[in-house]
Amino acid sequence: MLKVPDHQVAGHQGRDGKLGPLVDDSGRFFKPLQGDKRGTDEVAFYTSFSSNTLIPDHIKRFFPIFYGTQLIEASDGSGMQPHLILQDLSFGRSNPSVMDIKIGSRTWSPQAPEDYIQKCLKKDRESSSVELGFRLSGLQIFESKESGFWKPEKRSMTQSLSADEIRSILKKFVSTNKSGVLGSVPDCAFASTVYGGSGGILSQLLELKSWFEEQTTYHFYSCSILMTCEKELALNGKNPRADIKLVDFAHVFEGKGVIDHNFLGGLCSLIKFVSEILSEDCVTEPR
Ligand SMILES: O=P(O)(O)O[C@@H]1[C@@H](OP(=O)(O)O)[C@H](OP(=O)(O)O)[C@H](O)[C@H](OP(=O)(O)O)[C@H]1OP(=O)(O)O
Ligand SMILES: Nc1ncnc2c1ncn2[C@@H]1O[C@H](COP(=O)(O)OP(=O)(O)O)[C@@H](O)[C@H]1O
Repeated sequence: MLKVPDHQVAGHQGRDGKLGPLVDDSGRFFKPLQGDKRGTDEVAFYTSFSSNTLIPDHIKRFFPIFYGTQLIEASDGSGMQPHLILQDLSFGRSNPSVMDIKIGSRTWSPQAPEDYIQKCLKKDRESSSVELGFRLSGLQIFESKESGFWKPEKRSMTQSLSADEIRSILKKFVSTNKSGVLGSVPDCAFASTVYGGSGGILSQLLELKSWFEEQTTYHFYSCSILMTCEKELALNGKNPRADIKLVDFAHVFEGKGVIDHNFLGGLCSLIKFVSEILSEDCVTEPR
């Protein structure tokens, strides 16, 4: 039985008769192919990437597993439509906190049509993309069984968040106190278990960065890092299953032997934010 995902935080959503992804109950995520070149480009990327034997396994694990494409009944009632079949990254997780971080100060490729470039440029300038090299496209942070998730409106995410506001949200992601409460100072209680440690998010980001310092095969425009963890596990002293995955490859182009400096720059900027949070004492910092 297919249904709209419970934990989607950005992108096109399959609610209210719109076209968006669906999930099954065995861990598959069905993303509809966008009718234009973006759909076929994303299939081409997954096909190329999943069969590329030069990509080491420790890097492949940062990408959803690709199971091909399939015609399924679309969420908007338009009948059978082609979908990518991907690993459902939220499958088997309990109340995951999820953040979609769109990497790169530029979300458009030079090959894109002029009107599309202008639309993206506007969003890049109005958001933190140009200034910081990334922006928050959407997020949900689990607070408690009683209050559920803090899931800010999409509009408040795409408007320009300052570096301080983004730092504060990255702190809330690893804190016990209520994220949505204005003025609450994040305690960063789980910073060391989620961001730190040998398997934590910082170490995963650094591993990804070392690949981006070498790879010149692909240029990833408008691609996101999806950061996930389970706070309840951390609260119970267990491993919070923190991880990063890359999603959205509708705008991946051939690297032609050149470093993807747009992605790499944004990734370095994100790494700086996360490492600073890890190395400071959140509680004593006024906000
Ligand atoms: O439809 P919009 O204006 O919300 O824009 C979508 C973006 O939402 P945003 O407004 O930036 O939060 C959306 O961004 P997110 O995935 O939500 O970060 C995509 O950029 C999407 O384009 P594509 O499917 O990647 O080619 C964008 O879709 P298109 O408008 O390009 O189809
Ligand atoms: N494989 C996946 N498993 C689980 N959730 C996913 C997966 N891919 C994407 N998502 C969710 O869907 C959102 C939008 O995905 P994305 O590929 O960017 O779609 P769009 O092309 O519509 O922007 C992400 O922010 C994430 O919440």
